[in-house]
Amino acid sequence: MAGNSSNGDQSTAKQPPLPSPLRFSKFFQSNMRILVTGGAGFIGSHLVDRLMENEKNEVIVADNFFTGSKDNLKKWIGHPRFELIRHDVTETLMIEVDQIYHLACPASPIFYKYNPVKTNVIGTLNMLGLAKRVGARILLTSTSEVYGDPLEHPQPESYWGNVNPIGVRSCYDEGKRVAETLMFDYHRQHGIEIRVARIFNTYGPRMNIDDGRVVSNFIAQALRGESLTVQAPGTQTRSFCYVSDLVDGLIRLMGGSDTGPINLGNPGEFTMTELAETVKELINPNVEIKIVENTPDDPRQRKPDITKAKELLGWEPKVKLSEGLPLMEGDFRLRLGVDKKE
Ligand SMILES: NC(=O)c1ccc[n+]([C@@H]2O[C@H](COP(=O)([O-])OP(=O)(O)OC[C@H]3O[C@@H](n4cnc5c(N)ncnc54)[C@H](O)[C@@H]3O)[C@@H](O)[C@H]2O)c1
Ligand SMILES: O=C(O)[C@H]1O[C@H](OP(=O)(O)OP(=O)(O)OC[C@H]2O[C@@H](n3ccc(=O)[nH]c3=O)[C@H](O)[C@@H]2O)[C@H](O)[C@@H](O)[C@@H]1O
Repeated sequence: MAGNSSNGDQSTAKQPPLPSPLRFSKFFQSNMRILVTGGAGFIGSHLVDRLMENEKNEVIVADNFFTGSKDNLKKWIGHPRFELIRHDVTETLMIEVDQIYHLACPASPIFYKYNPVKTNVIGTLNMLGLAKRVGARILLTSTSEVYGDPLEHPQPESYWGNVNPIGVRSCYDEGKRVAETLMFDYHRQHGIEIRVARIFNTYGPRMNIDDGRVVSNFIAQALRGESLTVQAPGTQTRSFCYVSDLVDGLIRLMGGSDTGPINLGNPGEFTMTELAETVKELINPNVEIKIVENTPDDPRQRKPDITKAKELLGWEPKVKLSEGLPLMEGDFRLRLGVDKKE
């Protein structure tokens, strides 16, 4: 019998409820109202820029400014289609929206050790509650960290990961894994329209100068004339995606019909020593590269398999590391007040 679990079909027999009727009327009568949590941060503010380009969008940012800043949004403050709310997502939020891009979460290891379990679990639960109440579609920015220290390489979405549940990084990795679980449970039980992106290391202008992540660290160090701190052993790899490519992928995912999870990242893979050498050559050949102590559980390799993103979203990154680094260098020079010598 079709749909009977005895023939191996594991899907629930219950049909999910329809999204709120408000949603359908709003789509046709007025602008699309979009909430971006964490919109004052690095990726969030670039996403807001792109969403604001569409005159049919109204954008509301909810951010507690823990790692983000009003400065990143200053060109939109006062715009009639834009609103900024100081709000911590661990508290409920009662507003009427059609789409939710849920980014709020400190992303750099030096900041996420602060309170990410609560931010990811309670924050995602609150945003799912909001999505359920108003029938909004919700996108979670999950992370390649859900693969932990991966034993499969490159990582496809079907890989379940190799994560230490009690280590110093677990607060972030496991917090995001629970957030993904909540997304899929709300989808199955309540029919919420969900989208899950697994983002791989993204870089670009507006990263906090002292963010602590590797690309911003190396660029700031090279501009300040300091040694580039490669954490041991230096052979560990990452794949770096330029922020405009990533934002394009997020918007495609939200607009498409697939729930994900979908990997969004640039498959170009580099060791940290290679990255340091590239930054040194580009910005300041006089600086030294020094090996420093690493933190526990640092993944040894990471590279996205983006077959799904290519097939389902027609997406692949365009900006190579050699093109993206100079764009970030220009932004960091301006903010640090370091001119380029001719
Ligand atoms: N940049 C990357 O390489 C990367 C990779 C994988 C996943 N992600 C995810 O993308 C999202 C954005 O990352 P980012 O690099 O822009 O980081 P970011 O730190 O620049 O931005 C995070 C934003 O969330 C806000 N925030 C943090 N906790 C909050 C809370 N409790 N309530 C409301 N706002 C809160 C911060 O103030 C900040 O504006 C995060 O969810 C992160 O986990 C980023
Ligand atoms: O892309 C992801 O999914 C995740 O990547 C990051 O985690 P990580 O890859 O460890 O990011 P970095 O802190 O930038 O470190 C990358 C590598 O550079 C090394 N590193 C870092 C900083 C530094 O100064 N020197 C250095 O060699 C680290 O040891 C690590 O091997 C962050 O946890 C999240 O922003 C994000 O969710």
